Amino acid sequence: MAASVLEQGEDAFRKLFRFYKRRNPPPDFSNVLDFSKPETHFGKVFTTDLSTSAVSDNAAHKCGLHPVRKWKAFSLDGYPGFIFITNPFLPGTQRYWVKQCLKTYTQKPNICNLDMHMSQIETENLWEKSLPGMRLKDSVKRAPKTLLEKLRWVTLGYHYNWDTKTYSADRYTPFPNDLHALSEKVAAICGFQNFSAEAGILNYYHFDSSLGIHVDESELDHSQPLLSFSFGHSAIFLLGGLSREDPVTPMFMHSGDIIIMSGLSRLVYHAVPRIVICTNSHPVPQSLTEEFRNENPEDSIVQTVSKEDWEICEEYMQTSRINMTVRQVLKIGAVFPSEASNKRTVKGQSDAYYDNHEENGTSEIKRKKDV
Ligand SMILES: O=C(O)CCC(=O)C(=O)O
Ligand SMILES: [Fe+2]
Repeated sequence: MAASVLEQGEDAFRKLFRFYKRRNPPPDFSNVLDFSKPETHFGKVFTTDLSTSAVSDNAAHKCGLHPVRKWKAFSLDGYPGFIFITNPFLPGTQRYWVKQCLKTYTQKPNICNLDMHMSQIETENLWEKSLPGMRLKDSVKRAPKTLLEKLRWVTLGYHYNWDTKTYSADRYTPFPNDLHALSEKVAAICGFQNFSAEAGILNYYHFDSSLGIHVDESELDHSQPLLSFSFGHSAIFLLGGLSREDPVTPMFMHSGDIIIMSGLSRLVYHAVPRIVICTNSHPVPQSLTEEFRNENPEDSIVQTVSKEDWEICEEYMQTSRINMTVRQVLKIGAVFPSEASNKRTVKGQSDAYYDNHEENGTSEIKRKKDV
């Protein structure tokens, strides 16, 4: 009995995933929640209070964020601990995080999907190696794919081991200070004063990319939230429940939006079945067309992106979305358990394992055991 209920439930999530992934005919998006139009979701979406005093205007500004009192944050009926913040970034500052994801965080010792089948010499400096090819893109549309375009994920801090589904002390490199600072501020504003960013997974999506149904449960401290930052083209994000048969809520994530999964929503199933092309007159989302004027660069974490660097990022972002998820792995002051006890039993479909494969000539990211 239980198994058949589960199967039906699994089918429902999988069906919805396939529905939103479908190309022909394209799906109807009218049931997709849009937090930028919260008034259209009366009874489902509620504004939620943030800790306005947790971060000063000055500290927010240094991280490229609006003063907290100007932020718009929402909760969702049926998902305690889930918070959706619509783009709190100051004009132009999203560009900085995009550039970091493409130019800085791709550098060694960080690990990326290309390291799974290429040597370290081949994958180091992948930004520099991709520059000539990226510069050709405007004139030669069929130019061979650069390493940057083949990038699917990068791990930071405690580097997630996709095979064992664990983090460990021996796979650690210092977490980037700038993203640590941003995450600490966002978590504090959401009521998590002690959050410390220890691991990051950056996902790079193109128009044909998707991310399978999964739960992020490998972190050892589930009392801390999971933060998710989105840049570039929009995504359909599917939010399920603690079990696969729970109802699923589809929502848009636009450039600059932040999701916080905490409390009872920390371990819910979720997926990204589709990237949605922006249909405005710009080749990249409006918020990436804005420039950042940094009046006080010495005192700021977020820096202006040079024109030269942005040209490459802009070319890349015309067809892409980047998502950064930030996690605390260990309880404050705790250490990893011994290896034997660290072997986790993983719930069905919760494995976070990427499979980088070619389909119809286009490279796509998927988690293994995807739909
Ligand atoms: O791209 C997203 O919005 C979700 C990413 C995610 O769920 C993950 O990295 O675990
Ligand atoms: Fe996830």
